[in-house]
Amino acid sequence: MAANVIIELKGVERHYVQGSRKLTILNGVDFSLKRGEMVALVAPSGAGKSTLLHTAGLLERPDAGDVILSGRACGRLSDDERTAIRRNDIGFVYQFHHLLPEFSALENIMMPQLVKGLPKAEASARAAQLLDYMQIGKRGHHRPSELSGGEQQRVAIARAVANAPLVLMADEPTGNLDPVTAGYVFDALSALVKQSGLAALIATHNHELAARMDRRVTLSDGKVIPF
Ligand SMILES: Nc1ncnc2c1ncn2[C@@H]1O[C@H](COP(=O)(O)OP(=O)(O)OP(=O)(O)O)[C@@H](O)[C@H]1O
Repeated sequence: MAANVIIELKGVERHYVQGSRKLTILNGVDFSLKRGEMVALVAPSGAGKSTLLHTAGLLERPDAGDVILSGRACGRLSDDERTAIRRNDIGFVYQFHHLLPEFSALENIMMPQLVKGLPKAEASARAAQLLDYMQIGKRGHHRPSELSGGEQQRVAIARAVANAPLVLMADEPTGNLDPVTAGYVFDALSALVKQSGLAALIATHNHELAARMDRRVTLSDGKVIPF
């Protein structure tokens, strides 16, 4: 594996069967992400962006090929092993924040750390630090419904990176925000990626934000190619 490559997809295929039809969504994807690299995935609706993010993020298994994370082939690992890798090494952010409504921002960010087995005090300190980093340190005790859309998305990003993953998969993370707020959330995300050395694959329809990332790729005939 080339130096600094964190995740690599090799010959990845993904097919869905719909009735008697076989839909080929990923058809031999070769793609990799390096440490600290932020890559925009720009493709039309239905091209397979979510399928790519879910397969790379070990939520779906490839039908052929493999996903190699930090040198470890993950395609044929057991479900339990894949879940453990997801919990520790992969963060997800979606268009809608999916925060737990009955918990505060701080508690939402503590949750994945507690699931991983970290002591409460440590989880709380890290959550507070991430909130500060996302510039919403004063909002820690607010519940999601008491936060603006941009603040909610910052909390969701902080939660996704709470366990210091190697890779972040983001599916339209600013898709639900107005352009100015989207820009601010992107700035915070971008600073976090650079500071932590994460590798991030970010599906977006926002060409302005895509232009600010390190690289842009698209899906064409089930393959990842430069955009
Ligand atoms: N579980 C499934 N079973 C059958 N078909 C599926 C399944 N999941 C996705 N598809 C199909 O695969 C194609 C790609 O879907 P995907 O959600 O990856 O696209 P996308 O590029 O993320 O689209 P969007 O931008 O609209 O979210 C679509 O035609 C979709 O209908």
